[in-house]
Amino acid sequence: MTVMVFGAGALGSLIGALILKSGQDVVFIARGEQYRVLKERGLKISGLMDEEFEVEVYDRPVDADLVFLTVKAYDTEKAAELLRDVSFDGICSLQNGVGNEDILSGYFSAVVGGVTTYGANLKEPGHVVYAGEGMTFLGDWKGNAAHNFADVMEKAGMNVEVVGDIGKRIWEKAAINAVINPLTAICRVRNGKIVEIPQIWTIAKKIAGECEAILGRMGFHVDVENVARDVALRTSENRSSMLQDVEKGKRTEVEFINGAFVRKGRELGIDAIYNEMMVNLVRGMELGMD
Ligand SMILES: NC(=O)C1=CN([C@@H]2O[C@H](COP(=O)(O)OP(=O)(O)OC[C@H]3O[C@@H](n4cnc5c(N)ncnc54)[C@H](O)[C@@H]3O)[C@@H](O)[C@H]2O)C=CC1
Ligand SMILES: CC(C)(CO)C(=O)C(=O)O
Repeated sequence: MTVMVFGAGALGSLIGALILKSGQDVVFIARGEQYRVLKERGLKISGLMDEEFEVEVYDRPVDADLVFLTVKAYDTEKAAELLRDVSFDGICSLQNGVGNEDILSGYFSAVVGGVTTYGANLKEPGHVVYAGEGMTFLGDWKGNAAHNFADVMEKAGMNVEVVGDIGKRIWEKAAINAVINPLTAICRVRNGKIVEIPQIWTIAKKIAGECEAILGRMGFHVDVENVARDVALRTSENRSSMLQDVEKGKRTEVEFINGAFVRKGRELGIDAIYNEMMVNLVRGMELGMD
């Protein structure tokens, strides 16, 4: 059994390292400086684990049995096109945002949706910080490969559960990210500050209200304001992934988070003007960066 991690950045490298450590075969797909360093010096993981790994790394996909997809959401379509040229039995997205599984379902017959709260940061090429042990929920989107991916993760000692409502969980996580991420990125604050600073929290509540109305119409009943508030306070010292992207001058996933609510709102006839404002402000910041 060979597991491919397509997109060996922060999360992919961590997942790959944990699977490799358990004695399973892993191939890492990376690009740029990350590819070069992984090939020449291997992978270093620090933080909750302190280990170095010699890794089998390629800059394009190769045949494998199972594929974990860990590229950013805006790279999913391109990844799917590249993966079309190799053979594998199933692909599992562990990405944030909405729409990845639908894109993959247009290409492949066994697609698994995933939501993970494991935390990883890329300190420098080839060096990933394992920042938080979390939980991963997997569910079949197309076909029935979820249990195969869960077995691999379980063997690697990871916390994982196969669920029947992965669509709801993906949208729920997107709602939490829609409330926290753009505001932390625009205001340049840590997660807890969006609750502490009334001027920010007023806007957060509006975003949460729109997300809740849209999810409700989809049949997903979630108290978005309270759930997002709890997550922001539990992770109060975190710099959200969107804030980190903006600080590094990188593109964000805002179009797959708040943008997903704007598109779904339009479809359902529900206004999502605060989500739309977040998309426009964050995209504006990205496009204005030199
Ligand atoms: N980092 C984390 O703790 C968590 C991340 N996520 C989600 O997981 C996904 C990945 O996040 P990160 O690992 O933080 O991002 P990242 O940017 O560190 O990793 C993505 C990697 O994929 C590589 N990649 C993209 N296209 C490629 C291609 N065609 N060939 C080879 N490599 C390619 C990129 O070069 C990059 O190294 C995102 O959707 C994120 O929201 C979800 C939960 C936690
Ligand atoms: C939950 C949260 C907001 C934690 O920082 C996150 O998922 C992110 O930063 O993308």
